[in-house]
Amino acid sequence: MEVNTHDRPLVLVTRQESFSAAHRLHSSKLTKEENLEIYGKCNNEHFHGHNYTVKVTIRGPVQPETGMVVNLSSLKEAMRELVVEPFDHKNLDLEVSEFSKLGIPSTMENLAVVIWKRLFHRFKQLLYEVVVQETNGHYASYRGEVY
Ligand SMILES: Nc1nc2c(c(=O)[nH]1)N=C([C@H](O)[C@H](O)COP(=O)(O)OP(=O)(O)OP(=O)(O)O)CN2
Ligand SMILES: [Zn+2]
Repeated sequence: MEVNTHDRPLVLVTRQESFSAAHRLHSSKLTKEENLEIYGKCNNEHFHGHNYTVKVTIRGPVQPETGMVVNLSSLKEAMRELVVEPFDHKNLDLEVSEFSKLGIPSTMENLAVVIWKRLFHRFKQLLYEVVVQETNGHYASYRGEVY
């Protein structure tokens, strides 16, 4: 059990933002046939789009002076600056450098990791979880863990 040295409650606070973007599921490590086999309609070379929702959770002690873990306005500003503005109405594979330069597939998993790394520079160990929703039924959650 985590020992809280200052006896301050550790609380999780979450901000949700949305953006619309185009992408294509395609891996440069696979053949044309393998891409089609694995990704199906999502491999269409003419791209397709999603209305993404992103939930970012910060975990930390409630500050006695403010009653806040962090001011969620700062999380809102960071998400809009680092995620919504660079991703909204863009083609993730062509216009977001983590995908265009590294050639990694723009899956929900990779998108959650990309968003985590962008926000980690700002929130460091307070960053707890990034959840990316791509469709009604598809979610990916990332908490900074590596296997
Ligand atoms: N592990 C993953 N699997 C899939 C991903 C992904 O990012 N990671 N992405 C896709 C598609 O891009 C997208 O999610 C559409 O998938 P699809 O099965 O077509 O889902 P629907 O559009 O039908 O939406 P639901 O209402 O959620 O069924 C696929 N797999
Ligand atoms: Zn898709």
